[in-house]
Amino acid sequence: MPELRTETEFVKGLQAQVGALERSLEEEKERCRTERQRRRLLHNALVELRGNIRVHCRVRPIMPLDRGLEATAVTGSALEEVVQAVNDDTVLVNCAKPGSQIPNKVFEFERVHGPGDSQEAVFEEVRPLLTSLLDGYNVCIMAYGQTGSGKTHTMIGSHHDNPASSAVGDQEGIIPNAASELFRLISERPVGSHTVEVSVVEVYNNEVLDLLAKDEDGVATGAVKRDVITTATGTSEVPCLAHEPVGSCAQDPGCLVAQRAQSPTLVHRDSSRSHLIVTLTVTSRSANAFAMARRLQSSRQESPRAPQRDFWSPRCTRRANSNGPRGRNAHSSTEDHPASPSSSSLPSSPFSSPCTSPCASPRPSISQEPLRTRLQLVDLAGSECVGQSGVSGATLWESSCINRSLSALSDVLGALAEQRPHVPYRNSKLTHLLQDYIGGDAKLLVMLCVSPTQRFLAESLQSLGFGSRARQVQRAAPRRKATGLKVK
Ligand SMILES: Nc1ncnc2c1ncn2[C@@H]1O[C@H](COP(=O)(O)OP(=O)(O)OP(=O)(O)O)[C@@H](O)[C@H]1O
Repeated sequence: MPELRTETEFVKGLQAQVGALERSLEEEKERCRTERQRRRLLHNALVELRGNIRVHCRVRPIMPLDRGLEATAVTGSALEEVVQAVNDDTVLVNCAKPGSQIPNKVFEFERVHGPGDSQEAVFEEVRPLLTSLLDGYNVCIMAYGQTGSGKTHTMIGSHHDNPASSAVGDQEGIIPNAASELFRLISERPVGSHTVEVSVVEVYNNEVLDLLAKDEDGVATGAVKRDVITTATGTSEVPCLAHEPVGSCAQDPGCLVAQRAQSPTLVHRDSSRSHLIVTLTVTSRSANAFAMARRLQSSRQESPRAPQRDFWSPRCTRRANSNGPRGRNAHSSTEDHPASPSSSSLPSSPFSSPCTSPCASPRPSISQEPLRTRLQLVDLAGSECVGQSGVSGATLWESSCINRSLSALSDVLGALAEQRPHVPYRNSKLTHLLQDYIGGDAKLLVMLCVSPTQRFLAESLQSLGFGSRARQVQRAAPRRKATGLKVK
């Protein structure tokens, strides 16, 4: 009996030890999580400072397309899961083959999503870029990956998983989510006015096609070919591109998919045959701009080097007031003492009337030009191995155009990474069109999409390599657009 008691006590003691170890393991895991988060924040700040391209990677789940069509169905080791998201910033690729000594490969990115991550979780990591857009930065999010790796699912969304529903529902991708989020952010800004327009372009067989083109009567004409030009300031532009109020298309994934060139291949039944570029242009007239104008004026008023800018001084105001009845162009006393810079209401137009005061030196004329920022959302066509996709004729030509434009994109990133004096943007319409976002001062996020199975190992390694090279590109730090105030 006493032996039994001793044993029970011993087991209890062990249980207590196990409990304590489990608690300390949990604490350790939590510490690790916090540390990783802190490291990520620091890393992101560094990325921002250096103007690096951010790269997020999404490994999709194993899908029926990994098996292939019946005639060419693959089985066995080809279906093995060899690409894994091991944690939130690391991808592990198991390259081992029987009889070969190739080591596993590890790739690190700013964020890695595994097969279980929802559309919402993916969008959550992209959301801060939309705030940046309203804060005056141009932003570009570009999905890159081999055919069938999940780019369209990530950028636009899909409803294949629920064929009964025509709505994309919770499978909505970054483009419709970004359009909705933009409106939400705008509605939270109490002052100023913002308009959002959308343009939709596809690069198909190295031609730029405007998918929202209309004739003179405003009737949709279907895709119309456009040029890409380099402006006098060195930026790229598509003249005559159609723009529409945003709700129309960017928020309707079905509309985007329907307009785009698609063909079935042996790898992917709904393969996109073009690069799709949706651009949201936000034009802001913000009250902050006026507040800045006031600050600018008062600083000039205080500056001894700018005596002519003293129009807002009390002396000047008194004289102006002593001039008897005011004419149409005279200033009211509230105009002479504008509200404090923190005032949130937008004055009707304190800066629009010319000064008629005899004491005043020429009144600084301040006009507010709208601030224009752009969000470019790019769903690239997938790179493909022609042997695997079994294409021929026109579809083969499409494939070769896709592969050529993607290799032009790779060359551009290579030239930027090596800081070569010449960057070959004009080698393809795609890179020419995206020039300002890839090499300019926009915040650029590459969303790498990869397939998990052995069958697509070579293509996945190619995509992961592309992502690693993109991370090495160091551009000028993203630049905030000026408020658009003109002070003369
Ligand atoms: N994360 C995911 N979760 C669920 N289904 C996914 C996911 N990623 C992709 N899919 C599904 O896999 C299939 C292929 O994806 P998708 O069409 O997005 O590929 P893609 O990279 O755009 O191909 P392509 O370049 O040929 O157009 C689709 O049926 C899509 O719904």
